[in-house]
Amino acid sequence: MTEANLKSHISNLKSKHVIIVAGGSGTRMQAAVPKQFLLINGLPVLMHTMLAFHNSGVNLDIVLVLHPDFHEYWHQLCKKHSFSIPHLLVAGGETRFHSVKNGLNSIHGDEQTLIAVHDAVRPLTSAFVIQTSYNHAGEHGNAVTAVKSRDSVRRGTTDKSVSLLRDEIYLVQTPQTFKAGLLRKAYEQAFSPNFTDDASVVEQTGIDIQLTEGSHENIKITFPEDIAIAELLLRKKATV
Ligand SMILES: Nc1ccn([C@@H]2O[C@H](COP(=O)(O)OP(=O)(O)OP(=O)(O)O)[C@@H](O)[C@H]2O)c(=O)n1
Ligand SMILES: C[C@](O)(CO)[C@H](O)COP(=O)(O)O
Repeated sequence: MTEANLKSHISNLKSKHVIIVAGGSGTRMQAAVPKQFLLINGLPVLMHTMLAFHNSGVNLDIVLVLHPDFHEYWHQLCKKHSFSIPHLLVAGGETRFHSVKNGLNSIHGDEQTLIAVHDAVRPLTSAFVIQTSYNHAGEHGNAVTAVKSRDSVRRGTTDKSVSLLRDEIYLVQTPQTFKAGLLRKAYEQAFSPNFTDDASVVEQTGIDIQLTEGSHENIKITFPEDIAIAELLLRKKATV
């Protein structure tokens, strides 16, 4: 066994979980139901996301975080779509931070357990991105999926701005995967509005964030046009 294979084998021995956060209300989408329930190619966004993890080749347990008002609706959707991927359903919180925290409290593994956090509204995440995230977190303690900016970037205001070195700009996605010990410690902190993702919570405890390769196709469904884009990308994926 090569050193790389051995490392990967060891990280395979750790128990693995994913917290899929679906507790948001989708205000920017302005749809009749939260965007995680909108259909892409006939199936709710959230089901595509859960299928991506279930079929990723990683043996993992799924925790689904949903606002309590939508638990019954979710059960009905599962029946309607004959959706039977095993998962634990947990109540969502006031913000993404609180939803992740609720999901985290439902996982009882030891400190080495690997926990990925993933947006329910990123249904196009590839098996490669998911596997890379768990493997890297197993070796280095954390792995935050990101892509390099394709556009030039400036910082400032419309009147005064400076160009930034594009090669040093990363756009952050999910999954973001951590050893349970350090994720739990991070989520003991008081909430701050600056916590826009899990990396920003964990880095406050002094941990260096590790970036791993994401994909420009791993989009987050946020605005109405994203549904049409996701449909196209999913069709493309199905034909590859
Ligand atoms: N209280 C919250 C808020 C957000 N999320 C989840 O965090 C992810 C990323 O959030 P975002 O795209 O901002 O979703 P919403 O908060 O639903 O959208 P908006 O900001 O437009 O209202 C989504 O999967 C969302 O469901 C969550 O679990 N609990
Ligand atoms: C977690 C995230 O998807 C990483 O890009 C992002 O920070 C969520 O941001 P939002 O403002 O809640 O959409």
